[in-house]
Amino acid sequence: MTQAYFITGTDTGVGKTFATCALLHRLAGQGLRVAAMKPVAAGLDAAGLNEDVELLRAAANVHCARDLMNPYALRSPVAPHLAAAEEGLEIRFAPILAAFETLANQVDILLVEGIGGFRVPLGPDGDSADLALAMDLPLILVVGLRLGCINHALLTVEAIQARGLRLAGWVGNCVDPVMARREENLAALAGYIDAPLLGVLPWMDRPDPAVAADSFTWLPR
Ligand SMILES: Nc1ncnc2c1ncn2[C@@H]1O[C@H](COP(=O)(O)OP(=O)(O)OP(=O)(O)O)[C@@H](O)[C@H]1O
Ligand SMILES: C[C@H](N)[C@H](N)CCCCCC(=O)O
Ligand SMILES: [Mg+2]
Repeated sequence: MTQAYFITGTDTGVGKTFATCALLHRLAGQGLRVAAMKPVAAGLDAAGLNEDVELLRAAANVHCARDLMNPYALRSPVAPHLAAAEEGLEIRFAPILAAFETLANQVDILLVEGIGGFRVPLGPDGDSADLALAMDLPLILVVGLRLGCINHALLTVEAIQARGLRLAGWVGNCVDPVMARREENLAALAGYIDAPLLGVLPWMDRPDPAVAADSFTWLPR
């Protein structure tokens, strides 16, 4: 039976991809068949590739077709509903759910990386929170550890609970190498968030998710 998690974050650029790749490596190290989805990606390079998708593919140990991993590959690195409109597209949940079902049959663990923060508009079927609900997945919240993250984390946790979704755990990711009072901030977050802290990923001058994998002290259930 495949276990799947929806990876959300306190914002864009907080380390959802980095943490997802690190978790893939950690779970693969447990002998599991693992892969990830990026249902909606915004921003393609000259070759038409999205950086997140390529990093997630590299961290997986099961090879999955790009169109299943990433049903919506949008050109512009902007809010996805705007990027889709530029291309005359509407982001719909049905293709994403179908791709998810196909991929889930190929792996033991499937991690689904959201886009930006928890409540990002997508299209007529709803926003990224509605997508997590439609996929009926527990969430893992990546908290980018920088001044202001407590508010963003607690607002996100509140929104997750308001949807009746389960927060399976959270990850503290050191995105600010000079953050003041980091340990006290982590303690405050741990006191407020009623879910396991899966690990604190260090700031890495050269981010290597295979190395960061060792920072997980608790694995999601
Ligand atoms: N712990 C870390 N140490 C050093 N650099 C990091 C760390 N975590 C993330 N980064 C870098 O910060 C940038 C943003 O990280 P990442 O792409 O994982 O964020 P994201 O939340 O997935 O963003 P998006 O919303 O665009 O998907 C990347 O360049 C990444 O390599
Ligand atoms: C393009 C960027 N890297 C992200 N993938 C998309 C972030 C969307 C954020 C939308 C918003 O909350 O304003
Ligand atoms: Mg990402």
